[in-house]
Amino acid sequence: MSYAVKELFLTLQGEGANAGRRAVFVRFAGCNLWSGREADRATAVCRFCDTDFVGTDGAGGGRFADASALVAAVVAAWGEDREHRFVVLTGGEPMLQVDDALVDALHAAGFRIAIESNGTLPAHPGIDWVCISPKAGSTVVQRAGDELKLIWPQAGIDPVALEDWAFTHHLLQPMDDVRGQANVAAAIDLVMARPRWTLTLQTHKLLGLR
Ligand SMILES: C[S@@+](CC[C@H](N)C(=O)[O-])C[C@H]1O[C@@H](n2cnc3c(N)ncnc32)[C@H](O)[C@@H]1O
Ligand SMILES: Nc1nc2[nH]cc(C(=O)O)c2c(=O)[nH]1
Ligand code: SF4
Ligand SMILES: [Mg+2]
Repeated sequence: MSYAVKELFLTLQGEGANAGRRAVFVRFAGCNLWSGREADRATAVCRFCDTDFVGTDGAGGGRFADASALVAAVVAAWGEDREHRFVVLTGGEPMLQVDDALVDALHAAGFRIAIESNGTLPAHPGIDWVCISPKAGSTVVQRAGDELKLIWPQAGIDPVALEDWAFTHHLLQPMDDVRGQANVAAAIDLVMARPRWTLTLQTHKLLGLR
């Protein structure tokens, strides 16, 4: 299969329990919860997305003919050192494109594989770190993994109902929108009331990283 990738870059994982790790990000094009067009945002299932995932025109992006071509680009971004290789598959919705061939080829190149997914499709079983971020109005089928990352505040989701989903970490990430610090305060209030949850911040934005 070929893969449509919006952008591919080396940075620090900014979010969640792996925040601060050196990682290659592969941002797949396309999502099943929003077209990515601003004209459709108000009627989309997911309306608060902070990301441009339309097309293949970003830095390092393109259409990769097969898994070995995509893994070659990931290796080129990481560098020759084979130690601690770490790749984050995101998007858009990566589970629309991630398949056996890609997972096997990344593992063969020595990468630990993380995914950032909305959970509406089952995560590939070979992925080493599963982060699921549920969206109000969608049906989450992937209810187990390493981290559940709830963007807060989010009307239409009851965090208490998510507390017994089988994740190692239950994380609350303030929504980045015009409400700014009010969303951070709301997340802190929820953590103080429901200590199953841990606050996580988008540290790459605070640091000016990609
Ligand atoms: C752009 S999404 C791509 C992966 C996948 N589609 C998903 O939603 O999990 C990457 C992460 O950014 C989070 N995110 C998107 N927009 C955000 C915003 N405005 N504020 C905070 N987090 C946001 C998502 O919830 C997800 O955890
Ligand atoms: N540095 C950095 N960390 C991230 N963690 C999750 C991201 C994403 O967009 O999926 C992201 C991102 O876009 N940049
Ligand atoms: S599901 Fe993820 S990629 Fe899709 S619109 Fe929402 S935050 Fe963006
Ligand atoms: Mg991002």
